[in-house]
Amino acid sequence: MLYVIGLGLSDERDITVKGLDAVKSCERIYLEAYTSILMVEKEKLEAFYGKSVTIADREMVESDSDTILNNAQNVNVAFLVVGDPFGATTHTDLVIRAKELNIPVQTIHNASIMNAIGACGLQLYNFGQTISMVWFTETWRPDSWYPRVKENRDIGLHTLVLLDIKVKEQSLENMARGRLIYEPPRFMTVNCCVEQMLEIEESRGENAYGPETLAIGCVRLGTPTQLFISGTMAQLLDEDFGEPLHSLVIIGKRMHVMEAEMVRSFCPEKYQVKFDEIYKRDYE
Ligand SMILES: C[S@@+](CC[C@H](N)C(=O)[O-])C[C@H]1O[C@@H](n2cnc3c(N)ncnc32)[C@H](O)[C@@H]1O
Repeated sequence: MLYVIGLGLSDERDITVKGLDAVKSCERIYLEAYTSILMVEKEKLEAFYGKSVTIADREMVESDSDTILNNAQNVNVAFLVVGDPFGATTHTDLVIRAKELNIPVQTIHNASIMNAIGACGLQLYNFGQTISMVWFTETWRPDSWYPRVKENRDIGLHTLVLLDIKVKEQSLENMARGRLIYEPPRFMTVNCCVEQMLEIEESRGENAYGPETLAIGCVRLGTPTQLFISGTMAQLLDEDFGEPLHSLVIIGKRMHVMEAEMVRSFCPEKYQVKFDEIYKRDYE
């Protein structure tokens, strides 16, 4: 059996009871550690499971999945994913390959960044397409996500923006030696994301959003230091959101009064006058 198991968002104790039972029954355990990062060292996971864990990098998962699936017709193998295995990044390739090899697959779900949708006070019904933001370089400033935000905004929908994570080669090697956060990977901040988005709006000038567009920084969701800060995009530029992981929600015009009340509750006092002004002007 291949068990595809979500680890949740916080630490080793977020795994479900069913997930933990499955892990304990497995001969081999792989941890996918490049699409999202659990803020806990591999040793802690191993101590909690009483089993050793192998870090599966992108190369292994995408090009060498038969190593993970080896003999899973006869023994149990666990593939652990931070968050939910099908939240944002899906691991359908691995599941399809397992099915081709007649390996039974069982998924054990968990909390995911997708929970940001309700947790930040907005409603699933009012969300449009999700986008991912990558780091700009001097010569590469991709904006293929922009039309999707514009489409969402044109029909009043909110946009969940997932932010880039860079796990350095060096860091992966260290991870393989058993230290998940030896040389820390880089995480994009809400500030960097907003700055890049405003730069692209400025250059395209299609008015999909702007400095006065309301947004919510959603950080460390599901952890004890979870934080939501709402304000205009310009205001969020100056906020200190602290430790990773960060995500952003761009609020659409179709904001129900209940949603607005929750969003306002995440607004620092210093921003509330502006929030009320924009709400009165654009939403009522
Ligand atoms: C590919 S997605 C996550 C997929 C993961 N399997 C899940 O279900 O959550 C990775 C991105 O989601 C966001 N993210 C993940 N966990 C988060 C958290 N606890 N708080 C805020 N953002 C988070 C970050 O922007 C991160 O770069």
